[in-house]
Amino acid sequence: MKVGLLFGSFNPIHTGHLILANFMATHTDLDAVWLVVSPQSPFKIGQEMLPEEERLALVQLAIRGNNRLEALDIEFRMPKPSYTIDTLDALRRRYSEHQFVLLMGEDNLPGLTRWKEAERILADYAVYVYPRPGVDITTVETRANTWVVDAPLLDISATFIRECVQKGKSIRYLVPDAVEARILSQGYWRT
Ligand SMILES: Nc1ncnc2c1ncn2[C@@H]1O[C@H](COP(=O)(O)OP(=O)(O)OP(=O)(O)O)[C@@H](O)[C@H]1O
Ligand SMILES: O=C(O)c1ccc[n+]([C@@H]2O[C@H](COP(=O)([O-])O)[C@@H](O)[C@H]2O)c1
Repeated sequence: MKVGLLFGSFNPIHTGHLILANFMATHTDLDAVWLVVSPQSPFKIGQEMLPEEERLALVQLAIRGNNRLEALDIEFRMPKPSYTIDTLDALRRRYSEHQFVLLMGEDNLPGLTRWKEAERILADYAVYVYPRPGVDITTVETRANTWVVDAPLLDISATFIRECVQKGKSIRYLVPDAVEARILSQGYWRT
């Protein structure tokens, strides 16, 4: 299988992630997309987050019934912060029968040089880059193993979802119904 990997904090997962993941899993040569929940992004240290188990539960609710998408908790049992190259290597060792592709927003490419072993990520793994609003595609360096996929996107973020909930504003359709129901019933970001 050729598997796309979408790494994220997913605090919480939203329709933007889901549109992208499902498009990649169904409109490209990928057979599946795995959503890897990162307990601790190296770039979000000190930021308050829902417990990783709860972020994973929300991802599982969101993708229920979609057999091309899967939620992964592999980073829960790895050292923190969660370095993507270490997870890529662990996945490759564990699933040697699969071919892995990293999915990445264009907005993340300039910052990639600050990632652990960025050069090796690009040398050892294919990357499918999708455009993000406000980023000029011509400024993005395209490399041998990097492919731009013109996926339809929704311009929302987890930050926006949390802000809406904090202000008592609706998040209907911005997250799946089951995710909305759980966020509201648990009272997340309300106080
Ligand atoms: N609307 C979106 N469409 C496509 N990709 C997205 C969207 N929002 C986030 N992503 C990408 O999904 C991955 C995981 O995102 P992450 O969990 O950090 O969510 P986020 O919405 O960017 O969170 P936050 O607002 O809390 O920073 C990142 O690579 C991010 O660039
Ligand atoms: O490997 C790294 O050095 C690295 C640096 C920054 C971010 N990442 C990963 O990228 C994903 C999205 O991170 P963020 O900060 O945009 O939520 C998440 O899975 C992080 O672990 C990874």
